[in-house]
Amino acid sequence: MRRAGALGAGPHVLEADGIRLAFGTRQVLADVYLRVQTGQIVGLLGRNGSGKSVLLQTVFGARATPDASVRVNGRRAVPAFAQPGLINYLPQVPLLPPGASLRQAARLLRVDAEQATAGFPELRAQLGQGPGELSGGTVRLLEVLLLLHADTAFSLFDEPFSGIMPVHVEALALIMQQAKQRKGILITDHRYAEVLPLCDAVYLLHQGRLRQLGADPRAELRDYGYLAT
Ligand SMILES: Nc1ncnc2c1ncn2[C@@H]1O[C@H](COP(=O)(O)OP(=O)(O)OP(=O)(O)O)[C@@H](O)[C@H]1O
Repeated sequence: MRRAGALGAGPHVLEADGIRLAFGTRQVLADVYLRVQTGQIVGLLGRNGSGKSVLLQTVFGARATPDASVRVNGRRAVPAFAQPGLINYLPQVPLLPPGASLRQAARLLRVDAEQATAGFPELRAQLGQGPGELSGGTVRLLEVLLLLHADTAFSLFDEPFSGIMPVHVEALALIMQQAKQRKGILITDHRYAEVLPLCDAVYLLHQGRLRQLGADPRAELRDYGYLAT
């Protein structure tokens, strides 16, 4: 295993344990256990409102819950974002600061923008521009590339493929496969057809609990009302 962020040589294991979250009387997460290891891409699927985003926010540490235990290699890491080189997170909403150029945003994340955009000549040509001047899909593509190239052991992606055209989704899937040599990746995205073949393990979040999908994930996704046919 190659170097995985400031944590040094892996493998490393990120575990979130006993995560419970309620809004009023609605229990959104009920005792969730999740495990991601460097060298793995783990998928998280679930119906709208099932709690995928709040789970990622909780693992990252952006949403505090009293019961949440997040561990790295068995040692408590709460909030995870405070540990150097441990984790980065792409929220469902735009990440990049509106006032900075893409190149400046890359510098903030300590990523070489030229290196991160190798293979995407159109994107490279736009690095001097800011997010407000570019299309939504272009900005999303750069956000995903920057977090994949950043030197952290784990990356959490909330709808990374949103708005990105198919040819670039395919390219990103390949780059994710390469990045998992040095990272653990957790991805939630409704583009299940792209997500399923990419993942080493896939979980379905249903009624507050995580279930790992087995050999016939599409059948299970139909059973739980995520897929129609
Ligand atoms: N601040 C909040 N106050 C009250 N309820 C909230 C709050 N944030 C989230 N929720 C509720 O928690 C539930 C889970 O939301 P979340 O955004 O995690 O869903 P999701 O699985 O990511 O959905 P989607 O697939 O639509 O993105 C939803 O029912 C949502 O309305």
